[in-house]
Amino acid sequence: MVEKLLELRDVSCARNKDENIFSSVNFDVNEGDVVVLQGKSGCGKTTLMKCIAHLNVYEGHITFNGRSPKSYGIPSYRTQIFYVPQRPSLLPGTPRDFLATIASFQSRKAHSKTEGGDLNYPMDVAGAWGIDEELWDRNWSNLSGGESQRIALATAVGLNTAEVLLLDEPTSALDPTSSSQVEQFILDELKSSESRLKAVVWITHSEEQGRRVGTRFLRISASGCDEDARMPET
Ligand SMILES: Nc1ncnc2c1ncn2[C@@H]1O[C@H](COP(=O)(O)OP(=O)(O)OP(=O)(O)O)[C@@H](O)[C@H]1O
Repeated sequence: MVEKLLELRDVSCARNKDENIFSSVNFDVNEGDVVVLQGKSGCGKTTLMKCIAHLNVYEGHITFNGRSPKSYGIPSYRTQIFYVPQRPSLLPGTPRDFLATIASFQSRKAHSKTEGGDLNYPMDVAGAWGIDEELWDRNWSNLSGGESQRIALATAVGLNTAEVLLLDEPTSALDPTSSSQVEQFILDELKSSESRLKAVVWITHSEEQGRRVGTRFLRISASGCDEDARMPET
């Protein structure tokens, strides 16, 4: 039987006290899913991802393996339901600080690749994507958009704590070759028995990318979300 990972029931998020960005969002994320989130600019895709990661206030219920985020402890929950922001360059400090902070929150059920707090694997992953090790010690604000995206993704994938990755336009700053390298790596991790990764929620404005990676397609609007059988033409 397919394992249900995330369950969203009647999730809504307020823009202000009189208005919601969206309401009545209901869907599940199951093992093996790559859920592509679509919807017009400003409809709330990023906001919804932040609600799932428990980075935004929301109404309704979100559970992971049938339990509330709080029951895991929020830092531990966030290592398992791992949000990769669209612009990591806004993070404070350096990527190495970020890696150390996340690693300190990682669940005790660390998998073989990161057992014993091995922080080299994220650097190896980033290295395979063309990131020199010295970039890990620069401030995020001094990295290019594409460098910071690759480092944030390599951290998320390489720490191997995430069962669900929440990817917010993860390749928007990458050239097509780097972009397809990253896409393929993530899809391979999803299939690998070595990896804890079980599902991905992916925001992209690229129809081609959506078709390449997606197994399910959800459209967000103010009144909720609808599932499409395939990536719709815009
Ligand atoms: N911190 C905030 N305070 C108030 N409004 C916000 C905040 N963050 C986002 N919004 C508003 O919430 C709405 C949804 O924004 P969000 O970034 O989630 O949209 P999106 O669908 O991801 O957009 P895009 O496709 O352009 O990235 C927008 O109208 C935005 O202006």
